[in-house]
Amino acid sequence: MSSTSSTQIIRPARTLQGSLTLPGDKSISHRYALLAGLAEGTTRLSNFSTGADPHSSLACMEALGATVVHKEDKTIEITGTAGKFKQPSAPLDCGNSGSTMRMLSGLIAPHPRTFTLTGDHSLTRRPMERIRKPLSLMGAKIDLAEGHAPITIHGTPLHAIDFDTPIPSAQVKTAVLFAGLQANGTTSLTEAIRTRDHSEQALKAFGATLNRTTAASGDVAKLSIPGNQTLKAIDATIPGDISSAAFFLCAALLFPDSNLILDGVGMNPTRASLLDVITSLGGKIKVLNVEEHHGELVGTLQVNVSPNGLRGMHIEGALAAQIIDELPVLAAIAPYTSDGITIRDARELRVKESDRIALVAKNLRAMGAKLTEHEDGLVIPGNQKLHGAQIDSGTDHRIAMAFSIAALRATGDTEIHGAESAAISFPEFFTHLNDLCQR
Ligand SMILES: O=C(O)C1=C[C@@H](OP(=O)(O)O)[C@@H](O)[C@H](O)C1
Ligand SMILES: C=C(OP(=O)(O)O)C(=O)O
Repeated sequence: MSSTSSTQIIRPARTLQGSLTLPGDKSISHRYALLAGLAEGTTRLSNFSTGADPHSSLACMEALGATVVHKEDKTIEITGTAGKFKQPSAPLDCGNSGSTMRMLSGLIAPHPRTFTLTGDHSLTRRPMERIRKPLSLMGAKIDLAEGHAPITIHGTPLHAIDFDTPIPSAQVKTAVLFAGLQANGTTSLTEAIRTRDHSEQALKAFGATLNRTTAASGDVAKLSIPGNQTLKAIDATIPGDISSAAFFLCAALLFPDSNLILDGVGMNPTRASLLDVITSLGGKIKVLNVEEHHGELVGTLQVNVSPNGLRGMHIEGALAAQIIDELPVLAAIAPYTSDGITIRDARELRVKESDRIALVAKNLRAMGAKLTEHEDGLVIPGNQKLHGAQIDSGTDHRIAMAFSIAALRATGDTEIHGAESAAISFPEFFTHLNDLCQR
């Protein structure tokens, strides 16, 4: 993140009313940017994410020889390299984006060049062995600095593997699929917990062949991708980001008379478990105008809350993995529920842009909440009153936004330090918050 730190003061709100169109989904924007850069022809993308992270992916593709044009109507045109990345003249800067670094590694590993991938203070502390391992099994030559970036990739032809993903990570799955797409032979991959399938949908949209079969014995699915495939450019509109929508959905839950309409929200079933969670907590969601674009469902959400207020719940197992990015905001509103929220099996939160378990615990305590911290989650009792406090976001976008939502029902003002980090995924966040909150 940038070194200029800014503070936002959040005043308590009375209710939340209005409608919003979300900027494009960050996960889908990354994938379209990367695959467009590899493809033949010019890809035209509308509603590309405004977050800094997918722009890191775009900048890396430019450094690899793709042409990126930002049109006046806000569409982005990417003319791909038709499968031939050039030798970049400087290290590929992935900024704050784990998605860029991990998925790009798989995409470039089969190209006969030497690449260095680096990033900011946060990204260079995050675990990268998880992609080095499967890519090395495919024959890739990858050096890490004690498990972290900078990553050096000595590109070389790859061969197919049959890989069981040990951690539920869509980024690791994607690194393997993007490498498999260009390897010799058919690569297969199984994931015990099904993670977001945007890469599978995007690969098919760009013309790749990919199969998913479910074993008769259970729900463990196997993905197979034949190698030596080429991609063709697409025209696409990117659905609104449900992980950004999550902040406003949770804000709407805090006020009995709130009414919020979110247009064009991505509702891919492997990504939208948050909607079930919100319903379990006592939110009422109407889904309208559902359409499908390039395998991605998009719809309008109308949200308000049951007159009985918010219940609590347990989030664990596969569900924790599927809503990993939404857990900080759910934790931040947990004290306002009647029975509290328990989050377990979410150890991955410790290796995101910050240690999100530790920072959620620290900031909830600063606001006066009681809770128990576990290695893999948090137990946050309900029926608690919070007060305004100084919030340490750790320059982690999701922590900054999560505590801006908790602040809406606290007594007194809350100061969010490192608020500029919201721009990593959602630069318009504070403007929308101000417009929708009634005080
Ligand atoms: O594939 C993706 O777009 C992402 C996958 C998740 O990370 P992991 O793959 O590390 O679980 C998520 O936390 C991240 O924000 C985006
Ligand atoms: C973890 C996140 O992103 P990434 O891993 O791409 O940095 C996130 O957006 O919450």
